[in-house]
Amino acid sequence: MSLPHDLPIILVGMMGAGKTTIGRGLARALGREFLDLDHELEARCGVRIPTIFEIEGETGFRKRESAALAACVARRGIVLATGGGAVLAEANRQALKTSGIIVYLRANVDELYRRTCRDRNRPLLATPNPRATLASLLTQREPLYQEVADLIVETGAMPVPTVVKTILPLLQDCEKRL
Ligand SMILES: Nc1ncnc2c1ncn2[C@@H]1O[C@H](COP(=O)(O)OP(=O)(O)OP(=O)(O)O)[C@@H](O)[C@H]1O
Ligand SMILES: O=C(O)C1=C[C@@H](O)[C@@H](O)[C@H](O)C1
Ligand SMILES: [Mg+2]
Repeated sequence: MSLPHDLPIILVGMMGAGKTTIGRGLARALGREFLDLDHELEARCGVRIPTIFEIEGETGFRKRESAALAACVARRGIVLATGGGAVLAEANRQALKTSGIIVYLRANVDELYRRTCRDRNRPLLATPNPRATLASLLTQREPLYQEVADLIVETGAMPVPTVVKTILPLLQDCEKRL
């Protein structure tokens, strides 16, 4: 299946929303190249994300994230999975909204926690109570994800292949043109 345009398809949402997993599936189904902003950052820096946080703190990480995002959203014909905090900076939100079709993958805190609790590669969740941290980040970010979203997809009850199958016709019907 292919789309009638080559605008980047860009996935946003919380840690554990499924951006990387669903993004890969969408790219395969659409015959597009898949890019993951976190992986792009790691490739640019030569170290994993927790190491960037350790050395430069969140502020340094966000600067690098913004630069990598600006480069990625300029690409055509791709599916891009962003990092969970890519919507925090106003300039990033502008870049997202004016570059492609933005899909917000939504899930509730319990689901996000279930999906992230075994993985230690998310420095913001290295807290005494990661579930409470997720809840607080979701409250802060929900309006930002909604602000940039062209499509909002609830993923909680659906396995990964079903989420991919749900999004494909929505992308075909999306009339956003840039
Ligand atoms: N719809 C779903 N149902 C069940 N499990 C899912 C679903 N979507 C993703 N997962 C699982 O949740 C975990 C986290 O998914 P993924 O890494 O894709 O999230 P992410 O949004 O990219 O997070 P981050 O912002 O931290 O990169 C993975 O183990 C993935 O297989
Ligand atoms: O939600 C966030 O702020 C983050 C999500 C991950 O994708 C990484 O970008 C990083 O761990 C920060
Ligand atoms: Mg990811």
